[in-house]
Amino acid sequence: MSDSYTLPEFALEATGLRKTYRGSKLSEPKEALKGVDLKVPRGSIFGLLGPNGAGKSTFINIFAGLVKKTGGTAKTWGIDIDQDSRGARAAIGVVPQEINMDVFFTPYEALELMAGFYGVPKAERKTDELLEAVGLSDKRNAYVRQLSGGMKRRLLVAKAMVHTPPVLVLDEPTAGVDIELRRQLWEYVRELHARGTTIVLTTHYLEEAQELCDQIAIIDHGQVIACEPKETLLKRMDSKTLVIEPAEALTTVPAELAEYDAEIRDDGALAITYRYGQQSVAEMIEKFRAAGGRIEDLRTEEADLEDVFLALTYNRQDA
Ligand SMILES: Nc1ncnc2c1ncn2[C@@H]1O[C@H](COP(=O)(O)OP(=O)(O)OP(=O)(O)O)[C@@H](O)[C@H]1O
Repeated sequence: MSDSYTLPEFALEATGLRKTYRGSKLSEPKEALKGVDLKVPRGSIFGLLGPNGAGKSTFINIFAGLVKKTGGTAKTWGIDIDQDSRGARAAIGVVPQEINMDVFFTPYEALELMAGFYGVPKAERKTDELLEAVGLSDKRNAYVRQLSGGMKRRLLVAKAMVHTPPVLVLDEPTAGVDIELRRQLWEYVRELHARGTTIVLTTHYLEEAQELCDQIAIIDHGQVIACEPKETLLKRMDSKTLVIEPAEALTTVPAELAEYDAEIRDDGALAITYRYGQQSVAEMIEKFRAAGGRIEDLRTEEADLEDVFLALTYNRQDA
């Protein structure tokens, strides 16, 4: 790397990315990505969320060089995959969804083979360091077929890191992995991130995205329907709404309640959206009463990530 080398602003950058899988006698062509614009900031832990079949793996696999895009541009670490496919591939490591490994190798051999595949010179290989990092040093010379599912998955992470890529993509890393292993894997992902690796993970576990990611994009039917910092998304999630149905319908929010995020609904009810645990409902009611309001009925409405997710992906079957 020369001194003039400047780090790219985005680890991954897709512009108008399209993929249509060709149909066959038995199936129609499938438009899996419908012009996706998505930027993954360098240094983030980026969650790509979406229901089954949304297009997450297709997106990832285009960057991994496993799926040929139909249109648009894709850059990895600032390198256009069309202009320099080798360079772009060298900047990314992908941990696939499926565990399909050659079971007749040992973890050590599997990593050495992978490093060879990427053309990493022997002197620069970090095979033992990687085995240590994923907690497989004691299985260094065991056959892969003797490893548990969780160990195999950790070996996959190590395999994706043999060429020390600045971007690591994990496709559904913890599907079918028990809680304990999931924690271990998360810890390792955090460690890699702390050492400077940009992490992209696809998941349909909302909890996983919530726990790990600082940026979240939601993809559905081949389109990005939300892309924001987690905090912004969470704001939508832990907000609750207090709905006061007044004895007499309101037309404006009483001045006493001006400090709140309040609105009058069509039916004349007052809806106050607030952050759960940070603002007191009792106080809101008190202020409403102080403003001369009389309460007919009261209820709260709440949203969680599941709701936000459903609200965003609902009714998009034909999208
Ligand atoms: N090789 C292929 N040929 C034809 N259609 C495909 C192919 N691969 C994926 N698809 C279709 O493209 C759409 C997007 O699939 P993709 O695997 O990218 O979704 P996903 O979001 O990763 O889903 P999952 O979470 O289930 O893996 C789906 O409708 C899928 O059936």
